[in-house]
Amino acid sequence: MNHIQLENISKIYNASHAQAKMALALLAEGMDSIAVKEQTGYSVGLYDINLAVKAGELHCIMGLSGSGKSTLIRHINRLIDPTSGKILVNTDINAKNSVNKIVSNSVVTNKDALPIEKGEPSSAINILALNDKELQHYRQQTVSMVFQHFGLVPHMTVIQNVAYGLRVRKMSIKERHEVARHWLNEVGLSNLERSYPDELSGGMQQRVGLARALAMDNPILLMDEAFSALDPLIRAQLQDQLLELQARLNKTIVFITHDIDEAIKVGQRISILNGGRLVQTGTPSDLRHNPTDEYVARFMGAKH
Ligand SMILES: Nc1ncnc2c1ncn2[C@@H]1O[C@H](COP(=O)(O)OP(=O)(O)OP(=O)(O)O)[C@@H](O)[C@H]1O
Repeated sequence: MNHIQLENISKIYNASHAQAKMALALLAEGMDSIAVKEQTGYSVGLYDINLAVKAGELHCIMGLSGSGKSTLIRHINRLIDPTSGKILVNTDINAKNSVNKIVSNSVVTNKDALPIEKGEPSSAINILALNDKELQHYRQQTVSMVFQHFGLVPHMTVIQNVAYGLRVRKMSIKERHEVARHWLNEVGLSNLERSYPDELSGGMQQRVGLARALAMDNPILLMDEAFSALDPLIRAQLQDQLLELQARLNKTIVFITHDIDEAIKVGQRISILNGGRLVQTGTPSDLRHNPTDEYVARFMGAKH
């Protein structure tokens, strides 16, 4: 079952509708994003992306710097709105291991507040049609994000950082801390709840970032180069931990990386971007054995 569907998503930065139309027409003729930028002055973030992320899948988005990875992932929580296209998210899918619901009965489900897209399967919503209140609800109940540079609040302790997002759930402090403690334990940081972020190593800080995202108990986890700032040994440990957690929690994870080894290790499927275009989606084996073009073949080349 598809969880997230991007349909014909294009993003031209800093252009009016008419200006974007001009850039899109050149892209439709096959011009690449560098040439479009030279000719029109507008940056192409994405062009005509069609991508379905399955429920419970760990899906890697991979590509060189500037290929559009961050632009793509930020569309899923609407930190960025597209120039054109549609984004459907199935809000009927819930996380498997809802520990929060065990300690709190105040959690509302997605269905309570989000409009269902007519004509789409089950509970797919068009997230581009959400108003401010619905978008806030969507972000609180459906998608969480883990950032490359952790994004922890420096003057809050580890447990306060992890519990912070739960305040909107109307949980008591005791409940919030109970949930936060559970997730800190899951990421192996149970003895550090009273520490402050700057007392922790980068790897530990990112475990806090992961615990904070997991504590929201949302079915979709967006990870934007989440392990890229870590040294190789710690990075490998966090990759292992993510795979272990994923096997139990069955979340839908969109994981951005520019490192093909990381993509092959953690991704069930990998989507490869080049110059804002999606060139291929497949399992690591698909990409290795049937690369669609030279760009994919070069990424996979060293992996035969
Ligand atoms: N706010 C912005 N304004 C104008 N152009 C932008 C903006 N953000 C991104 N771009 C352009 O869109 C294209 C895709 O950028 P994006 O950051 O999504 O790529 P990326 O693959 O995530 O790169 P990196 O790995 O370096 O983070 C690039 O050409 C970039 O310069």
